[in-house]
Amino acid sequence: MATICAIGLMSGTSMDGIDLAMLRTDGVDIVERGPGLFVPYETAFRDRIAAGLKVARQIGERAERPGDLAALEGEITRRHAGAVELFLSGQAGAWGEPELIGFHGQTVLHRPQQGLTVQLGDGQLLANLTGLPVVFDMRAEDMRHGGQGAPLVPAYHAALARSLPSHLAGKFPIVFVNIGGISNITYVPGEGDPVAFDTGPGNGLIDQWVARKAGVAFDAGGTIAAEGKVVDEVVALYLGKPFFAEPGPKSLDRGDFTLVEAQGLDLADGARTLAAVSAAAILKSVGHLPEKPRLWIVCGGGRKNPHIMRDLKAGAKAMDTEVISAEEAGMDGDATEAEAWAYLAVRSQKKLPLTFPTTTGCEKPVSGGVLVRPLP
Ligand SMILES: Nc1ncnc2c1ncn2[C@@H]1O[C@H](COP(=O)(O)OP(=O)(O)OP(=O)(O)O)[C@@H](O)[C@H]1O
Ligand SMILES: CC(=O)N[C@H]1[C@@H]2OC[C@@H](O2)[C@@H](O)[C@@H]1O[C@H](C)C(=O)O
Repeated sequence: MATICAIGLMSGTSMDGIDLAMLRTDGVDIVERGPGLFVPYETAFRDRIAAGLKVARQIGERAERPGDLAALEGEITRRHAGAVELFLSGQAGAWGEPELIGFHGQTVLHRPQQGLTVQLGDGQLLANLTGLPVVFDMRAEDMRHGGQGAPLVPAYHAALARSLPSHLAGKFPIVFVNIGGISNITYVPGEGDPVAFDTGPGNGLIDQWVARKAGVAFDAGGTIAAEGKVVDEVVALYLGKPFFAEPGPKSLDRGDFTLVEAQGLDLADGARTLAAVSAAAILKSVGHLPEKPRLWIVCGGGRKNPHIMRDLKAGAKAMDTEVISAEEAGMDGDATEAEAWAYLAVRSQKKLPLTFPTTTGCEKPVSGGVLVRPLP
């Protein structure tokens, strides 16, 4: 099959900025992974998105844009176009000539029980501004077929599992863990479709906690948590929630978990305890997997929190399994999601499935996404 050079763009639930990556793929195999870039949002813009999340709760139909959400969508899209320009003026421009963009947009509402998921991102505007074809709105079709609309990265994780370096190849079942604002996992068996679901809070609660208590965006290097201790009763309160007893497929909205259970803790104990919650939530997912994984590969910003990683490694070791970072598997753990959006855009263009009954609960493998071309 023909190979396409695509750019993937992800603005995740952490609302910290735009991740970009470039990839050459035929939509099945990853032919070559290219450079990545992160373009942060400044605090005022994060706050504007956070305000937009509240307005979005009024949305009853996915095309509605109450309040200033239409203006915010335009601004998010222009920022993505600016990020693409910056990306192509540097390393990426030298690496390849992009033919397609995969555009996630910013999720502002996700209510799978109502078949409603809303990503702010104007695909046509992005195509016009960049001069490139754009695939966007990749979650909706899955929901139309009874799926959760998330997670979507599993198809890419499965492709990564097929292209591991020789010392890791064959260590199936492999679980890819994405620790973003919310965490999700993909279980890749030696044969058959991947199994996936959201596992619980990732960095989102930690970010909210340190923003509220210390006025910083995140606990860089886990230095705040390093001064604190794990309060087991609070971990138990989070882990006792019904979400963890439910089998997959399942997905979360950013607001499904809150800081209520942590209130009363001091800054450091809260940061340390919420890191423990993040790791424990991931480990708890093993109970819903077909078999115990042999290898866990960790992507996303949470792998840079040493407490989450230490707790994950300790828990996995107790199960006689191994945890490594994406980098130890020869990948770029900051770019994985953006790479996934490039990969999914190519799959969408080729009408290949993006989701499977085992990843989102859709009734059959489903393709999706809307392809738009720049207007003259
Ligand atoms: N140096 C660091 N130390 C500790 N935590 C970090 C560091 N760098 C990033 N993070 C955490 O990672 C988060 C960003 O992660 P990531 O980019 O994977 O999120 P995302 O794309 O919003 O996620 P998703 O869409 O999967 O929910 C930050 O908000 C922060 O909590
Ligand atoms: C609705 C939505 O945007 N969900 C995100 C969120 O952030 C992590 C987790 O929840 C995951 O389900 C999903 O993103 C990843 C990239 C996905 O779709 O695979």
